[in-house]
Amino acid sequence: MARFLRSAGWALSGIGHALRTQRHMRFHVMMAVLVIAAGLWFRISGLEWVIVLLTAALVIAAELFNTAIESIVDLASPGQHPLAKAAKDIAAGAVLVLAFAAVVIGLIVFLPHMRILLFD
Ligand SMILES: Nc1ncnc2c1ncn2[C@@H]1O[C@H](COP(=O)(O)OP(=O)(O)OP(=O)(O)O)[C@@H](O)[C@H]1O
Repeated sequence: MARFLRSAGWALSGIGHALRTQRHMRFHVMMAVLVIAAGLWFRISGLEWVIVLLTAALVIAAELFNTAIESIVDLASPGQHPLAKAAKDIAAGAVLVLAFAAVVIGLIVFLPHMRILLFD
């Protein structure tokens, strides 16, 4: 148990480091908080909660992986290198794919609730 708590503490400190150093990470967390607030406001269904929470978690996890890859690249290649650029840009591309999917999923989940609120 103590070992698990110690590992969880290191993982939390990794998340804290990403939050302190990456503005994109802060943006994704802020969006997740807004989406959770919207879910509570619109009283979305259980299945919608699963979709929304999973999507938000995937975007944040992708940003954490991206931050980790950036750190490894900066350590391995402090100077400019085309492979360093490729690694960073590909990792950023993965976040972009998930962030774009999250926007589309958010519209699919929340637009019907907004329509009911506005027009019914
Ligand atoms: N060591 C390197 N060699 C070559 N290109 C690099 C290297 N480090 C970064 N780059 C490239 O320079 C551009 C900007 O990189 P940078 O890490 O500043 O990205 P950023 O999006 O501004 O990051 P952040 O979100 O942390 O502000 C990217 O295309 C990246 O791939």
